[in-house]
This record gives sequence, structure tokens and C-alpha cells, in this order.
Amino acid sequence: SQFCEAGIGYGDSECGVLSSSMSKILIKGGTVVNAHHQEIADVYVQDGIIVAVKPNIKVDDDVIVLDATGKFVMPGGIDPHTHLAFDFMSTQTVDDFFSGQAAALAGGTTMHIDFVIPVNGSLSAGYEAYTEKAKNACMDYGFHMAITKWDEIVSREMEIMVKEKGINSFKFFLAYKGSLMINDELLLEGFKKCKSLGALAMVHAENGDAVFEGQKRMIELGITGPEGHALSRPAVLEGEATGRAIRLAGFVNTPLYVVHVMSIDAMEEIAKARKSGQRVVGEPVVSGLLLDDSGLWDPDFTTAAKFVMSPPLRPSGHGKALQAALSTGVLQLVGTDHCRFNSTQKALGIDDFRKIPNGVNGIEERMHLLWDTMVESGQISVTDYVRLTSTECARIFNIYPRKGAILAGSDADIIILNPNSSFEISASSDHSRSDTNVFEGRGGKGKVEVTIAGGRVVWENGDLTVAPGSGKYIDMPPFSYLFNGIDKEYAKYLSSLQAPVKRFKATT
Ligand SMILES: NC(=O)NCCC(=O)O
Ligand SMILES: [Zn+2]
Ligand SMILES: [Zn+2]
Repeated sequence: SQFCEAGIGYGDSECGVLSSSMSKILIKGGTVVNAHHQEIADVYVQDGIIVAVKPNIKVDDDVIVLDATGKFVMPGGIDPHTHLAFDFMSTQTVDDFFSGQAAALAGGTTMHIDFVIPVNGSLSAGYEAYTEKAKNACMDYGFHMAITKWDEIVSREMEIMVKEKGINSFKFFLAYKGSLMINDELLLEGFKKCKSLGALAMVHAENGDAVFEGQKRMIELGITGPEGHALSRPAVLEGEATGRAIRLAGFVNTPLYVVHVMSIDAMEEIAKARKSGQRVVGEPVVSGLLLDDSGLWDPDFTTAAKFVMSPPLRPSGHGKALQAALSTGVLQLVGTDHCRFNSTQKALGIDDFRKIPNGVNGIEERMHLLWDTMVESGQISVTDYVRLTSTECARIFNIYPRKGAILAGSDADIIILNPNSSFEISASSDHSRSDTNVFEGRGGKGKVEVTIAGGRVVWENGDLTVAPGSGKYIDMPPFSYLFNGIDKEYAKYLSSLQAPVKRFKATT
């Protein structure tokens, strides 16, 4: 990792404060790509906002001009799923809001949404804690909020989070028994509350009771290494929990977002629900799309342990199927679940896989790996790439077109990607803090050469120029498009329930 512990900036040769000012920028002659359209045009940026997108824009001499001829000019990536400065499994992730975001910017991601974890069940205390953690942010960010217990106070606090704190999504963990896991009764209460607030319900879908049983079985068999992680929580448990959450969300008639879809089993539940008209969103993560579980059997503990995440990486075949689901619209956007630990932290579980902190990297690698795997291979178009990495996330979390678009009036979060250039991944050259990288040695075509975040050039020619505190908290309003008209079908269903009642009354 290139992170400079002593300093707060990045450069080719030294660590120091490298804060770029917000400038007037003209991006000339690139192919400007939005989710539904692409055209050759110039993009003019002033005061952090895109002012114009059209051919042949003329500007004064005080404007920074970036030549994008032969390159793609696209909205910066939005990562819907990260854990920065996350206290988890007796330790804290190595990446905080500054180092994780700096890495993101170097990889072409300009906004992320992180998960606030309540403090002793208190949502407001959790919100305060995360606001503090994010003080050194160097790019824009938003918050989801986890719900870990249920009572009247939590219910009221959910309302405050939505109406006053800019949070429009709540996550329910169906796994991590004994810590974050909740039961079906709570899930139903939470779903009902989400529906009434116009907030999106999200689930980590694995059957936590069965995982607990699976872990016990492994230990009884004497399997204590990282491979026990995969063996103890097979895909069927992810499929079960995904199906259950979908059915309960359908019962309450509220939209559902399934985070880190890792298996065919879960993906097929989502496909079935969407086919029947239910509003379910499926988010695969870049690790699940590209990696399989074979690394967990590596005889070297450090190598094997770096792949431990939940739900686990699956046997070969699942990733390819998830890629196909992404390209055919069964799954809608791609996250990372960036939750990075170094090898010393992973070693907490050297004698017992249940103690290996769960989590892998991806915030810096997502845009490159997705381009190479999906666009270079011809599985998706460039416009699809923009939709899957940025626009759909902005729509789902109700911040489009401020984010997720290259349009006049949108925030100036922009990348320039050179399809003829190439990238390589290694823990020794990435920009976050860990000493391992699950994508070590991978490379491919398509390189983010420039990242502009909030109107500042923060990444250019391999130099990262980031300023702590320059990132803004983005309020996300409730009632996204996923709620639009959702009760119309439901009203028909309710009135159909009245028919037998009326018939019964008429005959008595
Ligand atoms: N996924 C993972 O292994 N760690 C982060 C927490 C979560 O998202 O479940
Ligand atoms: Zn999770
Ligand atoms: Zn996660």
C-alpha cells in the first residue's frame, strides 16, 4: 500500500498536504457517457458543478484544459456498500474515511455510502459517532443505517434519521448471530417502518442460526482453518435468507435491496421475485463477481485468510452466473463491501476461522475490474457500465441527477478513462492501508487517468491530490422511484380480499 502514515496527501515522491483548489475545468473532445446516451462533447466545470456539456466550448486562459480525445468521460463511480473505520470482530478496519476515500478516488470512485452501526442499539449515537469518523473525508459520502434491535425508541429514531439526518435506507443483518443479527419479528417491524417512511430496506441475507450450526459442525470435525469459513455457510443458506427476506418484504409491500449477492441461489430468488413484479434490487460485489473460493484452501494462512468475507466467496461458476445476471438486468448495480483488514488483524483467527475478521477490499479496484471484465469482454456496453457503477445507485438512493450523471447542473464528479491504457493491482502500489489485496497480480485494460471530485482534479498521471475535510455529506431524501406507485397494485390486492367478505355478508 502506498498510504503515507505520516502525511495526509499523496505524490510521486513525497507525502505532504496536496490540496488542489476548485478550478474552472474544460474537458475537451472526449466521448461523454451517460446511462442512456453517449456523444463526443466538451464538458465545462465551474465551482464544483458541471455547467455545460456540448461540442466546441470556448473558454478563457484561466481554465484548466484536459484533452480527452479517444477517451471516455463518465460520471465518477458511486460505491453503494462500504465499511470505513468499522469496529467489527474485536478490531477496526484499516481504512478510515480518509485512506479509504483516497484509494477510491485513485480508482475512479467519487462517492460512497457507508453503513452506520448503532451504538448499543442507539441510532442517534451511531450517527454522531460516524459523523465524527467522517470528519476527515476527502470525497462525498452518504450513510445507510443498520438496525440491530427493536423498541419504540428505535422506531422513533428511524423517523428522525429519515426526516432530519438525510438517511433513506436501513440494513437488517440476518447473520452474525450474537452480534448484529436480528430475527424475523424485528425484520417485519423494520420493514413496516421502512415502508411508512419511504426508506429502502436492505438485507445481509444468510441464515445466521444455520451458519452458527455449520460453524459448530466444522469445529467438531477439527476444521479450524479459513476453508471452514466457506464450508460452514454454503450457498443454500444465502438462498434461504434471500428468499425469506423477499417474501416478507412482499408481504409488507415494501421495496427490498439485497446487499452482496454472492451465489446463484440468492440471485435466482431475486430473479423469480422480479419476474413476478416485486421491487427487489440485487447488488453483487466485485469480489463475488471475479473471485471464487479456491483461495480459502491456500496452505498459507495469510493468503487464505485475506479471502474471508461473508457471505463467502463461492465455488467457481457462481461469479460467471452473477456477471450474466448483471448484464441481463437481473442484478442492478455493483458495490464492493470494502471492509479491509491487514494480515495481523486476520491472524486473530489463526486457530479458529470464526475469529478471522470478515471483509475484503474493492473500493479502489471496482471501476477498473468491472471495465475489464464486463466492457472489454463485450458483456455490457459503455452506457451499461455507467448505469451499473454510478447512475443506478444515484437513482436508488434518490440523489440523481445531482450524482450519477454528466449533465449541466450535476456535481462535477467525473472520470476520464483511457480504454487503451492498462492497470495492474498490487498491495504494494494500491492506495489503501492493508498489506494484502485479494486482487493481487490482476491487471487488465482500461485505466482511470483522471478523477475530478467536487470540481477538483484529485487524480492525474498517477498523482493523488486530496484534502482531508473536503468531502461533503450527501443528504439522501426518502421515497425514491422504487416507491413510485407501489401501493396501486397492493390496493387491488386489498380490494380482492374484500370480495369474499362482501359475498359472505350478502349471504347472511
Ligand atoms: N462482508 C463482510 O465480510 N464484512 C463486512 C460486514 C458485512 O457486510 O457483512
Ligand atoms: Zn453484510
Ligand atoms: Zn458489508
